[in-house]
Amino acid sequence: MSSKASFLLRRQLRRINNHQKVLQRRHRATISASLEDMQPSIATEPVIPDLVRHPKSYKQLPSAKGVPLLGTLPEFLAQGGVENLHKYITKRHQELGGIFRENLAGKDLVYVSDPGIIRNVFANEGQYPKHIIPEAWLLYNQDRKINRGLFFMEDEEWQSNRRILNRLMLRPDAIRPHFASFGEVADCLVHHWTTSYSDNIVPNIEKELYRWAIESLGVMIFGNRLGFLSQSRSSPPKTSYFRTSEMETFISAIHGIFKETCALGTFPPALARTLKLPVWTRFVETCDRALAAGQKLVLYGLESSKERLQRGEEPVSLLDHFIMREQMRQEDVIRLLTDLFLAAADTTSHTAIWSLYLLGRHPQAVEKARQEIQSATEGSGTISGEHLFSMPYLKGVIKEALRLYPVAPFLTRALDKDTLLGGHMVPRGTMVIISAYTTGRNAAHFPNPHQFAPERWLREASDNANDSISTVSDTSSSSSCPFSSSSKSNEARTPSTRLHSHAFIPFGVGSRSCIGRRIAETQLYMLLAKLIANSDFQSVNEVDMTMRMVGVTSEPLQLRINSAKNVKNR
Ligand code: HEM
Repeated sequence: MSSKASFLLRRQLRRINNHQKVLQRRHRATISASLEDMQPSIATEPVIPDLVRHPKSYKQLPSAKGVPLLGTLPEFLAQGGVENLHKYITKRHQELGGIFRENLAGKDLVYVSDPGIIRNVFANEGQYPKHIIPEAWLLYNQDRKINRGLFFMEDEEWQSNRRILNRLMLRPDAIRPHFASFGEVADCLVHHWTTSYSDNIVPNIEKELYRWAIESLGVMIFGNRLGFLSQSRSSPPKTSYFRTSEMETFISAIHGIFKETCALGTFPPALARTLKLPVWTRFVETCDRALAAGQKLVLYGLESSKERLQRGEEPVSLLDHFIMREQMRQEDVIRLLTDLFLAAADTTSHTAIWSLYLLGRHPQAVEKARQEIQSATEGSGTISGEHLFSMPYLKGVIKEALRLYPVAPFLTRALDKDTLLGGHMVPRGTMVIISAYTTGRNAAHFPNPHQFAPERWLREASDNANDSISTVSDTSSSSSCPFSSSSKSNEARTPSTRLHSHAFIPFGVGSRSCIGRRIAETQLYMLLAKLIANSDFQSVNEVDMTMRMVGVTSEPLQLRINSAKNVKNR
């Protein structure tokens, strides 16, 4: 080779070499960017860069030992089965870390409770996030050949309906017009409790709060009182769509759906269906009853809305807006709204129960909340929607209820693509279960995690020498809260007290998060504020959390209501 040719070859090799170095540098930058995403939360294992460059395989994920075919089913059943799922999973996380794999009765699932890894699950979700729908519900829909509401939808259908509902239910200005109606329904319940049960225990509190949740959602959807709280003597509803017997059917059927789904929890639903077991028949009958009653309710509402709009009245209700702005097909309106009632009743009512339980065991917290209410309403105690913006302590109460007893203790996702989670490449399609219950009770994120401390959500708590609870910030939920304008900024908090954005996610995250969260939060604030302002109450019994599709009290809460007079005379 001539010296010139050899020079050119060396120059070319140098260029290739330099180019490779540039590529390597870029690659390293990409790796560190994804490392940022990989950062585990406080007090979890540091991520080793090698794990990102050379991810471990799915099979290498820490896993729970099981037996052939049944996997971990025997141990799962021995530890209380479905009802105790939240505790079972938390124990597993304590043994195996923030991410693990488990084969439960032939189903391979990945469990996550580390906020850094939770963030990665959501950061990698695609355009149409998919969650797990209980098999029994899928089979039921298939057998009955029915299309259901938002929770059951997928792909483009889900996205287009979700966009409509986002506009009508999640925009900050969507809830404000309903403050007064939510207040009216809350007044009705408070009056009923303080006059009927004064110095007594509220009988069947679960049913009473179901009625409140359905009535509250009803006034927003239909612009009319439904009459689910009609037993109250304070303000009988002007319009009642339902006869009492129809209401009872609807309430007990919604309640039944969750109970029967849970009963099917440990028995394969497909087998129960094939064998026509009583548990399957009961499940189908309750679903039939609930959907029929819900559809009837929406149909009444549709007629009334159309009449009002034809008379030239302004649109006030969610249904009016559906008809006026969205031009939706009647059958789609019916299935969307019917399923909203099903999604709302259990979740909102049981969060109210947990909040009352915690308050009823912490009289000092009730007193603090009462003082806050008095100062927000300038001593009048008459609460309107706008007052709720200046009640951060009360907001902390509800957050504590959702942290300690999240009604939806698990979020689920089917991975849209191969995803790096905790240094392991988890294949596309894998079902991931996120345990919000476990994360909410982890001392690494919430000091004294089992303690009810609404103060932990207030910046001021860090300045209070008597407060043993460190503060944590409000990052994930402040954006979701209709009253976030009153929350203090995170900048004032020290890094050590900063809460990981994915450590508190009671309503889920991202485009598939809870569509009803603003409604639920507003209704809950309203009810608690009015109850605290007008009564005193104690939780008589101690309860634990058990799973009945949602996290419910292990036995009915016995809430003793003291007369309103006692509060005012103090
Ligand atoms: C305290 C009360 C509530 C809690 C804690 C709660 C929690 C949740 C959670 C965790 C999810 C799943 C989010 C995800 O996968 O990322 C969800 C979904 C959903 N929630 Fe709620 N929820 C509550 C109240 C409501 C209410 C009042 C409604 C209706 C007005 C509602 C309607 C729905 C619907 C339709 C979905 C499915 C959304 C979709 O698939 O796009 N929820 N909720």
